[in-house]
Amino acid sequence: MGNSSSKPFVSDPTKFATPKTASTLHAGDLDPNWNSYDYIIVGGGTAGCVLASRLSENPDVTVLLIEAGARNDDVLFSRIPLAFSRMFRGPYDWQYETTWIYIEFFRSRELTFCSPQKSLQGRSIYWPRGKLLGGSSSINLMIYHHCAPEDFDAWVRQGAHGWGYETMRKYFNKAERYIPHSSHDLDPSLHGTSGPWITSHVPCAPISDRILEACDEVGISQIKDLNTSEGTLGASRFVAFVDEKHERSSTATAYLDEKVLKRPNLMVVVSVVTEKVLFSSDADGMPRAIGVQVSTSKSGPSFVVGANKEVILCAGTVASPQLLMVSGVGPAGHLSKFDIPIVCDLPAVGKNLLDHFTSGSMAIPFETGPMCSLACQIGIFVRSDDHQLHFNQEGSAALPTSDMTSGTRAPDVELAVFPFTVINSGLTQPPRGTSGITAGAILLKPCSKGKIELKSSSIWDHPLIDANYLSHQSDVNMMIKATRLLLRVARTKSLSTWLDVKNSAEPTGDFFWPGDADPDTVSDDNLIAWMRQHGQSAWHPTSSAKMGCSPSDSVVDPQLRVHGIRALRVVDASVFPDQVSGHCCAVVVAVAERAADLINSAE
Ligand SMILES: Cc1cc2nc3c(=O)[nH]c(=O)nc-3n(C[C@H](O)[C@H](O)[C@H](O)COP(=O)(O)OP(=O)(O)OC[C@H]3O[C@@H](n4cnc5c(N)ncnc54)[C@H](O)[C@@H]3O)c2cc1C
Repeated sequence: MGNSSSKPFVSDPTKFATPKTASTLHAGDLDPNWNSYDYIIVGGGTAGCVLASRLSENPDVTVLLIEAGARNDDVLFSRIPLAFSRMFRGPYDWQYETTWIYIEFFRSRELTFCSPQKSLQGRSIYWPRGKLLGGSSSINLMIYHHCAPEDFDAWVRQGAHGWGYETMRKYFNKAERYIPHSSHDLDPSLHGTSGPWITSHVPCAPISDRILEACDEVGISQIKDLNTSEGTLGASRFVAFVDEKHERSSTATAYLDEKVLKRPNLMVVVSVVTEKVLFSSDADGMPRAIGVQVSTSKSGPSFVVGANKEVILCAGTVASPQLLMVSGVGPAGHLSKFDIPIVCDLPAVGKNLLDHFTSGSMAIPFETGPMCSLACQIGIFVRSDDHQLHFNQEGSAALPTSDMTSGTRAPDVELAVFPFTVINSGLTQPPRGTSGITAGAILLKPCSKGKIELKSSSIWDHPLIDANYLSHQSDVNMMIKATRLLLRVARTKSLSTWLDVKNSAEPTGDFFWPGDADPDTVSDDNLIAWMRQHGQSAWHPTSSAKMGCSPSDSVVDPQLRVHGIRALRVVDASVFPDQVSGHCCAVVVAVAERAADLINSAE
């Protein structure tokens, strides 16, 4: 057993770890002098909070949760739903930027170069990620979405045995406490009602009803609930993770409440960065994770802390593969460029990076109209091969696209509509006195795959993130089709009386084009030029430490154990075997719930 006295939110490493000295520098077996815990969870984000809470339900094990960012409870803007963009570019955001990684050969030597994204007019794309307890669930848009049931059955086909929809549904329900709301008569028996994570509907702006009517007009049918075994195709009001007071219900507020934080067997550490995982070697030569090295600053002293049972990485899609690599687990050739001693040569670490790309905010001004108090309220999920929908220019042939969906009832396009003006992730102010809606088409099943590589051997330097957006022609075509459909929604009778839609196919301003372009006359070239200039991340990167059976193309097995290493798991959005077709916070929570069950049942 490790420390048994547990205080909420410790930030001083001397309270839970042991100073790193020359003798602990290359320690092999777990040093009896180290402070130690049964489970060390690295990253107190969406998944990490779930695991810390569930594993510490067993009073016979000790759990240490280490979060690099601050505590969440005194961050006002994290609680207010509409204030999400106030969390961007500040101390609670990792503020990643994408880069384009390419290799050239000079005199037979392989040289790696980086530059901004090639296919996006040389822009870097901003990736916000939560850096506080609750992680991205403390800064995100709070859209609660199971994605398509077929997505999980496709995971099983890719080798993630045991992760099919019927199983995942149990964990979605275990996590959720749905509170019915007068604005929407959803069937509560299809939802979890006794879990810790509170979900509900929110009051909707009147424009949201017009958006639903507009969907009807273009042939997208309304469905009551996006989160059932019936699937997610259609248009509906989103459920949000908000509590009774309409404040954010993050995994930190939900899973680490006062009662949980008082557990003597749980230590929650904030503002401490895990620098690397430490390994020893078992008698058969197989590496075993025995603890982690932590510090509060790049130049400050380092400390070590031991794991009697397991180290569990929950640092997210960017930081988990980075932590693996700086610790010596990853493609040997890449690690050797930074003189990192190889613990396990795992070529798939950092590969298979998938992100939802969005066309960028297309703001369409209201002529008159209210502002409202919550972010994205309506979910619209469609298939690009739906012949009832009008994706193409009048009289033109359909652009060819690849079907990457998990099944015939799974979407590949989302149309996102915000009932207010949000430009450039909310970081750019719209012109004074303007109000409007903001719309964007989202590519849910990209063909383009990216990767994460190291920039240095230090965890304190951001890694290189190459999202490789729009590198595949199918993705370009899909975005053109999706944007045309979105423009048709804006021009329906239901919306055109509210919106100031121009009769132009050409740009009419920096902020409002192409939301006011005519879908039948605007050219493909104009649409794609807009996206290359304004497109951005929809903030759901997944699959860079992917789950599967084969170590050649996945990093963890279906129990989420890192291939070829004992006592090390990864549990977060990075282990998805494939991109899900929607918003993935609820999926991360369900994955973490199931991982906790797997670990607890082995106890
Ligand atoms: C702006 C934004 C809006 C989004 N909107 C939605 C939405 O509305 N609905 C939805 O379903 N999904 C949404 N998402 C996506 C969703 O929030 C994420 O996919 C999900 O929260 C990821 O969970 P995770 O556990 O993998 O990572 P995170 O929640 O990001 O957790 C990782 C944690 O690890 C910590 N960490 C990293 N490195 C270290 C280290 N070295 N040492 C210690 N700690 C470390 C981080 O600080 C963080 O707390 C959004 C994401 C963003 C960023």
